[in-house]
Formats: sequence, structure tokens, C-alpha cells
Amino acid sequence: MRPGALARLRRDGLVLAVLVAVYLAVSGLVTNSYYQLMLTLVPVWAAVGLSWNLFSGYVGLISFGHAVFFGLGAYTVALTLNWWDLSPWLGIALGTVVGAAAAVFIGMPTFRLRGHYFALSMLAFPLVLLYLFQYLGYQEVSLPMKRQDPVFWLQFTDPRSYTLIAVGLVVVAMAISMAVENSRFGLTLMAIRQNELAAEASGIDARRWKMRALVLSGAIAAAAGGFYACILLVVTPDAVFGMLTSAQALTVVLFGGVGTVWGPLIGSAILIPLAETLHAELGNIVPGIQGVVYGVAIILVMLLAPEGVFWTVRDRWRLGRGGPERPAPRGLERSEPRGPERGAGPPPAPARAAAAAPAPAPLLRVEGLSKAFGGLRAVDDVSFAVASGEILGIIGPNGAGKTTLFNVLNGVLPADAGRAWLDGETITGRKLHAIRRLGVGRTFQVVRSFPRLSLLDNVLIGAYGAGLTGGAATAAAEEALERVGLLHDAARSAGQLTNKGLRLMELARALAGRPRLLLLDETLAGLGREECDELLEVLRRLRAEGTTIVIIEHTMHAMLRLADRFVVLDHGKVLAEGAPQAVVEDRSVIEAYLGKKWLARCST
Ligand SMILES: Nc1ncnc2c1ncn2[C@@H]1O[C@H](COP(=O)(O)OP(=O)(O)OP(=O)(O)O)[C@@H](O)[C@H]1O
Repeated sequence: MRPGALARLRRDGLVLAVLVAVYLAVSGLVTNSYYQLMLTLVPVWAAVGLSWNLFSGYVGLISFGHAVFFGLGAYTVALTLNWWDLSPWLGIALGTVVGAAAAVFIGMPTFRLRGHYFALSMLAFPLVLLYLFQYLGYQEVSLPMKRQDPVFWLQFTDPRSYTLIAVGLVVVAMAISMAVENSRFGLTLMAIRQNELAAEASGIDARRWKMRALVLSGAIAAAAGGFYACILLVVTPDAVFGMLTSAQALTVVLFGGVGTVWGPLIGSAILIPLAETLHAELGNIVPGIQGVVYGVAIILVMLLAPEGVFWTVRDRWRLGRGGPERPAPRGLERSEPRGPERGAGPPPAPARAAAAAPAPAPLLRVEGLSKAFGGLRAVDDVSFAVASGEILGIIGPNGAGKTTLFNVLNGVLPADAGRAWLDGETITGRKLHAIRRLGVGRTFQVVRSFPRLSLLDNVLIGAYGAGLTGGAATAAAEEALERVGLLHDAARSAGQLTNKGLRLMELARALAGRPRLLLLDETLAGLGREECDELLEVLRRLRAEGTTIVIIEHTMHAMLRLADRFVVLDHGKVLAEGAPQAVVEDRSVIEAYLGKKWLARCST
């Protein structure tokens, strides 16, 4: 469970219990079977929406094909009842297994795709099944009448019984969603949604977590589909695999609010009665009018409440009470201190040449590492070593290959040639999250935060990625925040932080995984002199505590005060290496990187 989960679960559970009691009381009073059907369909589509939200809402991969799970659930119930006289209860249970299995089958190839490509590929699956079931002769499968034992066969004369079961279904789907949202599972999915690369770099195996979410989502949608078959008593490919089904799942969530358990409930409660009423009143004049309702709903939501009704109402309400608005996700602009701080000039005294004595066994060893993009050799036969407890500065002009070197070292990019070892263990050729688990923490040139999550949650992802759970993960996250001096801000949202705060938060996230080696990419970029000094103090403290650091930085005055040794890259190659003072006085380094101004200051 995440910190504060129990209080949230208690509050949400209470709201849900009140809603359920009111809903059942109202439906108990409705005797008209048509209105009762509507009262049954609202929770059914809310459950389908919750299933869609569990995957697309939390992971951020839009699925246009959730009808595939819904349809498989419906056909499992209809066919097993016809073939084997299987009770629909067992049919629904079997359907959830089929839905979960289909999710594995679908997830394996499609998770290679991203964004629009993923969304479009998901469209294909229900369409294929729609034609397959038509081809197999299942154009219309009726559920045989079995009224002798209504509960066993799920065939009631009183339509209120269906509503009761539909409410039970949505309560189960809500309970699963709430449990996910308040656990490591949900936080991990939200982190993947907000910044997949940062999540991977924190040790999260994004593919595995996405698969778990899709399996759970597929199982819930299939259960809803199975129950839907029992309500309508007839299953056709168009009704369960058709575009409208997928659109309905998606629209109720987009309308109500994505990434919250309440969104699907709100969307379903408003859109399903609207669409069904219009269909009943105008369906023979405007066939497919439900599609029009969903289309208009999406347009309205895009114009008036782009994140859905729930978030918009909540933000307005909080704003009205003077509370903080939920921060909108924002891309942090790239900090641009390109080139060294030439105006700063060389420092008055030799920095740390005396501290440059190499330790006996290097923690990181890099040999002959190369990476090319087409004809451009971004990293070209680079070799160096980093001793345990050392701070190594990587410097060099723009485009020298510094970030690419980090990307190869922590598994963002595969190496073309060469190898790297961490404490004797090969890290090249491994995946990003696996390298993180071996002990390589990383920060990025442009901070990669999870802007909608609190600082504590941002850092918790680092602890989860390192395999910690529960209280141990929370303790590690709090300790990491303490080490960078941010514990007092733990509850603040990352979207509200300044550049310095974000840089410290990213550092804490890397530290929460207890790394043996920290790769810091321009951690001081965009900071003022005082902020820079504060960060240097934190880094020095980390070194004193035994953390080994490799840092890319253009701010030379800071690097000279911080690093034990420099490696200079130019055009992907190592141009120079050694004690900072010796390196900055090297003519080739001055010509390639530091510039004539630096030379002039050196010679005076
Ligand atoms: N994904 C990519 N595809 C093609 N070229 C790339 C890619 N990433 C980097 N490059 C190129 O590789 C070279 C090295 O880039 P890299 O970002 O590693 O340099 P850098 O030393 O970190 O520069 P800076 O100091 O500006 O951050 C540059 O010429 C860059 O344009």
C-alpha cells in the first residue's frame, strides 16, 4: 500500500457505499422494465469503463479495441451455455480467464508499439474476431430459456435482480481499481504513463507492468461482457465486437475523467441513459444515434473539460475554496547553458589534483565503447574507469557524445561495440531497468519527473524500481528526500517545483534505489550561482557518504570545485583525461572546448 492509502480507501469506500445504497433504493422503486434496463446498463458500462481506465487511464496507452475482451466474455457465456449447459456464473468466470489470456496474446506484440500506432493496432483485434465469429456461423447466438432456477441460470423475471448483480459487478471493479490505485501497482502505472523512460531508469520493468494491467483490464471487460449476454439473451458479433462497444468504453471514461475510479461512473451515469433514451425515441429515424451522442460528448469534453468532468469539477471546487489546483502536466523546457561558463574563468587555486589517486579496483570500467547514429560516430571507442567513491566529471563541447555515453551505459541505447562493467559485472547489453537494479542510478539533462505525483510518490518509484516494497520503500524514499534536503516538501506535487527542486527530486529518486553508481547529466543546468552551490553541497555530502558519481556538466567553475578527475570527450572520442587542473590547462582541451577566453585567463 502507498502512504496514506488506508485513509483514502476508507473515504472512497464510504462514498461508494452511500452511492450504492442510493442507487439500489431508487432502482427498487422503478417498476418500468425499460427504465430498469437502463439502470442495469449504467453499472455494466461503468464496469467496462473501469476496465478501460485500469489500462489506458493509468498506463496512458489508448485502446480502441476493448470490445475484444467484452465480446470474448459474452461469447464464452453464450456458447458454453449452448454447448455444455454451463451455468452463466461459471461462464462468466471462464470468460474472465479467456479475457485475461487474450490480453497476454494481444499485449505481447502490441506493447512494442507506442502512441497512435498502439491505438490503431488495438482496433484490429475486435474487427478480426467480429469477422471470425461471423465466418464461423455465430451471427446470432441466443441463450436458451431456463427459468426453473433463476439464480443458477441468471435468468430473472424481475429486472431489478439484473440491476442488483450489475451493481455487484461495478462494486467489484471499483474495489479492484481502488486497490490498484492505492498500491505500488497503481503508482507504477501512473509513473509509466507520465514518463516511461524515467520509470524504466528507476528500475521499473514497464512492459511487465503494462501486461499485468492489460490482463486485469481484459478480465474485467470480459466479465462485464459475459453478464451483458445474460441481460440481452442474444449475442451478435456486431453488438459485442463492434466499434460502438469499444467507443462506449472509451467515451464514458474520457467524458467522466481519465485516471480516476470515479470517471467511468460519472461518464456512464450521464451518457448511457442519454444515448439509450435517444436511441429509443429516435433510433428508427436516426439509426446509430448512440454514436452521435458519444461523438458530441467527446467534442464537448475536449472544448469544456479536456481532462473529463471529474477533474474539472474537482479543480474548480478546490480553486473556489482557495486550495491548490491540480498541476497540469507540463514538459520542462530544455535548459540551455550550452558550452562551458567561459566568463567564470579558471579558479584561483588548483582544485583537487591531490585527490586524483586512483582506487585499487574500479567500480565502473568502460572499454572500447562505441555508438553510431547512421554515419555519425557519437561515441567512438571510449575507455575509462571510475574508482569507488570518486567523482568523475565528463566534459566536452556540445554534441561531443556525453549524453549518448550515459544512454549506452544505463541501457537507454544499445552499444555498437565495446563493454562496460559495474564492479566486475557486465552492464552493456542489459535492459534499462535491469541496469538500474544492478545499481546504476541516473538523472537526465531535461528533468524527467512525474508531474502529477507528489514528491514522495516520485521518489517512491525509485525505491519500487529497486525492488523495495511497503514500509521499506517508503522509508527509503523518505531517507532519500532527507539526504537532498526535500523531506519537508514531500507532500507537494512535483509539478509545483522549481528547477532546483526538480533536480533535487530526480537525485532523490535515483538515491532511493540505493545506487552504487550515479550518472548525473547536467544536474546543475539552469541553476543560479547560489542554487548551484547548494546542489554542489549535496553532491559533496553524497560523496562523503561513499556514493560514486559520474557527472556531465558545462559549468566549469562548479566542476573544478567538485570533480576528482575529468574525462574530456570531443567528436565521440576521449580527448584528454586526468586531474582537473591539468586537463583545463591542456592546449588541445582549450582549443576544442574551453576557448580562447579561457586561454587568455590562464596565461595572465
Ligand atoms: N537519437 C539520436 N539520433 C541521431 N543522432 C543523435 C541522437 N542522439 C544524439 N545524436 C547526435 O549524436 C551526437 C552526440 O550527441 P550527445 O547528445 O550525446 O552530445 P552531448 O555531448 O551530450 O551534447 P550536449 O552537451 O549538447 O548535451 C550529436 O551530434 C547528436 O546530434
